[in-house]
Amino acid sequence: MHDASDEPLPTLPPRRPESHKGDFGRAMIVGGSRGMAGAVAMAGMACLRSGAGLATLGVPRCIGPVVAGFCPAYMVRELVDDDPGVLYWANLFDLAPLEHDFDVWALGPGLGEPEQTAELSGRMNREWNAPLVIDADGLNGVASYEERYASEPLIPPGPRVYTPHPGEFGRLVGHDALAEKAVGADADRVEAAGEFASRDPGGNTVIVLKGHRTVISDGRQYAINTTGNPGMATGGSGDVLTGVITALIAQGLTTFDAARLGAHVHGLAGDLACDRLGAVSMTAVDLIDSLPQAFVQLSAAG
Ligand SMILES: NC(=O)C1=CN([C@@H]2O[C@H](COP(=O)(O)OP(=O)(O)OC[C@H]3O[C@@H](n4cnc5c(N)ncnc54)[C@H](O)[C@@H]3O)[C@@H](O)[C@H]2O)[C@@H](O)CC1
Ligand SMILES: Nc1ncnc2c1ncn2[C@@H]1O[C@H](COP(=O)(O)OP(=O)(O)O)[C@@H](O)[C@H]1O
Ligand SMILES: [Mg+2]
Repeated sequence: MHDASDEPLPTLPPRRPESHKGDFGRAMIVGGSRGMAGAVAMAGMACLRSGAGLATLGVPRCIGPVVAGFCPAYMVRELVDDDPGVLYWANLFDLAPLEHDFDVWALGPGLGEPEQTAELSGRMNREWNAPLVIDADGLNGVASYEERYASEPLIPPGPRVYTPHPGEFGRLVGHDALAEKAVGADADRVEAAGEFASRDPGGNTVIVLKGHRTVISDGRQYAINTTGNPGMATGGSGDVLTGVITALIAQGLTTFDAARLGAHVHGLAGDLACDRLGAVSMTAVDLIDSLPQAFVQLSAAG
């Protein structure tokens, strides 16, 4: 597999003076559940701080006002909820006609109850052509759907970015030897991510295997991210990454480039937050607050 780690980072296209928000993409982030409104809100805020033209959050009705109250800059679409405050799986049929109204979708932050949402996550993954970033309980739902219902091999029909931490990666691959490699040395983690990505014969799948030295791979090439610090080991850091990568896809980067630049800028924001506040006290919200400075530093360097 080709090592792209030392290649120049992908860059965002310059903004022409006459640009309008439609030039920077429409993103839809589906997630949240009662008690985890913050996860989807943080993904939405990070998505806008990373340059998406428009962000809409699709959330269970019971948390709609809470999510809307966190930030006035994104839109909220309330979806049908199911007991105990999670998305009803059959929202699938209401969301399908909207598939191409957005340039990119994300699924998973705070979604909760993978058993209840498995059909939503599993079928979006298997049936949708639109670019889709899948994180957190979206990944757990995909794992559960594949285990319970799928009889054919998984061949996603459109671009996919899966962003598992090693625990989620283990559920996705079925807790085999590959899962153990996900917590090993760099070379093992590269092998684990690369092998899982290359199981997709269509070449549509990018894996972002998170943690210290996140590995990004599409099965043909990989990169190891070196930004970031242990201050980022705080709830919600991964939800922020989902929003960042989603925004970069919305602005036209390929999924591999978006994942690579996204991991870099996310870690850089983490380093800036850590300089400001220290590893003990920084939170995922501080990561979002440091994204502007991270993007400014990047564009000054590029
Ligand atoms: N404010 C919020 O609403 C928050 C909601 N969250 C949501 O909570 C749900 C559950 O996510 P969790 O990730 O907490 O649950 P999981 O049970 O999937 O993951 C937690 C476990 O994964 C393993 N793990 C994680 N990173 C690892 C690493 N680098 N190396 C080795 N093992 C590692 C550890 O065993 C850890 O205890 C998700 O939907 C997520 O989006 C969290 O993101 C936290 C913040
Ligand atoms: N020690 C670390 N060094 C660098 N990055 C880290 C470290 N710990 C966590 N991170 C980053 O923080 C994020 C954590 O994501 P995740 O485990 O999904 O958290 P959550 O689900 O709480 O949002 C990942 O992007 C990961 O790479
Ligand atoms: Mg997570």
